[in-house]
Amino acid sequence: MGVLTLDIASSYSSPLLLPTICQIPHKPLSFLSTFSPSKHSPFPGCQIEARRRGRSGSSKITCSANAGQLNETGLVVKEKSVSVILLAGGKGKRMGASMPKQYLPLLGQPIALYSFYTFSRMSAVKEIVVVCDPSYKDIFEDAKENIHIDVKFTLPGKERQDSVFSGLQAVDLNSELVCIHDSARPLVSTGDIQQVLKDGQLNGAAVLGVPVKATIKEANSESFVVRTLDRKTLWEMQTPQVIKPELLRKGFELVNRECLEVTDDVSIVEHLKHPVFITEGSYTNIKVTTPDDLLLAERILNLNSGEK
Ligand SMILES: Nc1ccn([C@@H]2O[C@H](COP(=O)(O)OP(=O)(O)OP(=O)(O)O)[C@@H](O)[C@H]2O)c(=O)n1
Ligand SMILES: C[C@](O)(CO)[C@H](O)COP(=O)(O)O
Repeated sequence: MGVLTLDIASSYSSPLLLPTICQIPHKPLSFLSTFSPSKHSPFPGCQIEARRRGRSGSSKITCSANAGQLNETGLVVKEKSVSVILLAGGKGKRMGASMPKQYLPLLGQPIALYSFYTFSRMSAVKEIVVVCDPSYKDIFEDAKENIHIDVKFTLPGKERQDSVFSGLQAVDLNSELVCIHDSARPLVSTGDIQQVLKDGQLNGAAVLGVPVKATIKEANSESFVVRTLDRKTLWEMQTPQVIKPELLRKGFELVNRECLEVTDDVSIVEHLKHPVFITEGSYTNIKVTTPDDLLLAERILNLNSGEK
């Protein structure tokens, strides 16, 4: 079974509406003939997904139908099948604050607790492995009282990839997916997480990303332009990055053996030459890195709360 792509000029934007879209009589339905129809569903054994691929909100919807074994509940990602590795072991040097940036208050709550709570409310999540310096464990211990999933702690490493490796050692051996997230990204939405989990389950590895808005040029060491890259092919990576545990373990064996340095997690999978799917995320999923990002995060949160 391959991947089918159908572009529909319409105003539909929600993935959940796709089955409805496909059943609209005047739309071409012939693409469905590759799937054996059943009286219950036009998509037996298939996971259907849709997302807007157009830049600047064009009306195109790309609908892909991937082969996928649905579990007994009809969901691709089972309940309590995901281990989250929440990275909170960095020093936040670029922020220049008196404590690591992920513990700075954002509208009164430590930055790291935003995504901690978001993941803790998701039925697919079994456990959160927090990678942090023991002196900040209390922040999560106190928050743990309000949630009902397992929380584990591991020690950070020197680089981000060492912290991921540390977290991986504590992951439940029965988990079907590992979902790695920067605690410095407090604004990730539940919807985007659900989508990247699904894509990770279907493809083995998936990462949230957004199309690059800027014109990017490659330069030499003397600051002269070497070339202008084709923006249409460029995506900025975010987290969560979702990987099947066996693939991540195999990737780490290679990366550690060959002393390879990576700045994100799916790069480890890329070294194995295994495909990585990019799930289109949101520009608001910023990484708080410098003081201006804190102001931006506050603004986005205030805007979101004003919308409700
Ligand atoms: N050794 C490290 C380095 C980073 N991180 C985490 O990885 C995420 C992304 O890293 P980054 O934004 O680069 O954080 P810092 O390394 O803390 O920032 P800086 O480079 O400014 O010191 C953050 O949530 C950070 O806490 C980590 O767990 N362990
Ligand atoms: C993983 C990451 O968040 C993707 O954007 C990013 O690479 C990690 O941050 P860093 O500042 O490069 O360590």
